[in-house]
Amino acid sequence: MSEPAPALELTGITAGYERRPPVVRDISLRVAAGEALGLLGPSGCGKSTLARVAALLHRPRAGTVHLAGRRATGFRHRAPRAQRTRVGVVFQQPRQAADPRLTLHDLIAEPLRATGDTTALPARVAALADATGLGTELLYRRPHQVSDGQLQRACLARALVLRPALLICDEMTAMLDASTTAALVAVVEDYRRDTGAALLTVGHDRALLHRWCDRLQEFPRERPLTPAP
Ligand SMILES: Nc1ncnc2c1ncn2[C@@H]1O[C@H](COP(=O)(O)OP(=O)(O)OP(=O)(O)O)[C@@H](O)[C@H]1O
Repeated sequence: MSEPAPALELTGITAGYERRPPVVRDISLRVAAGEALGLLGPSGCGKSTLARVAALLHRPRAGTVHLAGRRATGFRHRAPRAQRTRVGVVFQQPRQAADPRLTLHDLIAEPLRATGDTTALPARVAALADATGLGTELLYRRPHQVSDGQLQRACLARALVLRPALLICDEMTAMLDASTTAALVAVVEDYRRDTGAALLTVGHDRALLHRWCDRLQEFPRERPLTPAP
């Protein structure tokens, strides 16, 4: 039997902002089906930018993204919905990522509601709230009424609500205490065990990524823009 296509394949990705020089240059990586890859790099090297490209949230200037063997870049507008919903993503700063007007319940439920499949919604939200340790009372609060850790739990639940085949965690635990970090890592591990999903996690904490991932890859060092004297 032939091997399944990689969950994620980035080829020659160059990306940046506005008219400034690119912050990510010609980067390629591959996450095999079911694999957990940790991408390590110092602050500011472009990890979050690359994570957003992989999550189809930032259009690269050059290069391609393939998800499960299908090209997900090069469309005139956004990638098709079926491609976008294959990827769940959790960012470092839950307060920047979460809509402040939504209750945690609606934050988790929104991607599922958008599919129109509301029959599964109550059970799915309840199961994810339970898995991420969010009690019923917390579910009806808004972001400003909960802690960063509680909000990040909801962001992880939201990222999993459509059962993505690939989860991308961009420094997901960087602002959390040790017990919340352990709880969220356990949620991701359980999810991967149950579904066979792949994981790309980016960060600078080698020990954490080493514990969490099957394989680590260093973010390629930036070539100096001007030659050293
Ligand atoms: N929205 C944006 N507009 C303009 N420049 C940006 C934007 N986001 C990031 N950058 C710049 O791109 C570069 C790489 O940032 P990025 O957040 O991808 O790095 P990082 O490795 O994830 O850093 P950190 O670990 O500190 O989050 C930085 O110089 C940053 O200032």
